[in-house]
Amino acid sequence: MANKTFEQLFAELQQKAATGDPSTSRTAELVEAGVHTIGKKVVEEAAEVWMAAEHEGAERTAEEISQLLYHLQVMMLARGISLRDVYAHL
Ligand SMILES: N=c1c2ncn([C@@H]3O[C@H](COP(=O)(O)OP(=O)(O)OP(=O)(O)O)[C@@H](O)[C@H]3O)c2ncn1[C@@H]1O[C@H](COP(=O)(O)O)[C@@H](O)[C@H]1O
Repeated sequence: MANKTFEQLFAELQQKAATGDPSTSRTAELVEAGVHTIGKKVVEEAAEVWMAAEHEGAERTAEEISQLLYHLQVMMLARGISLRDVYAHL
């Protein structure tokens, strides 16, 4: 299990988006594919969070939430949005 914080993951993904190889990095592949592709993954993962929360256990739900957070960070990178930009609205 990876065990990293939201901020640590974002720092890692920034590197992957900037210098990663799309053939080996999912992040680089998604950023190269663009906002439309990433948006579809965000919606898919959000639906999986909903379904897991209604019909599955807390562990499965947490896993789906982690995948949604990952794809939201990838969307931020594709649009040039920083953590500070998002935190400004919290
Ligand atoms: N945390 C994640 C993470 N969460 C989810 N995913 C991706 O999201 C997918 C989960 O969505 P699905 O279950 O829908 O998978 P899928 O059906 O195979 O996806 P599709 O290709 O069909 O769209 C996983 O298979 C991963 O590809 C992630 N990919 C990477 N990370 C972390 O991001 C970092 C950088 O990863 P790379 O960019 O791949 O080096 C590493 O620390 C990774 O652990």
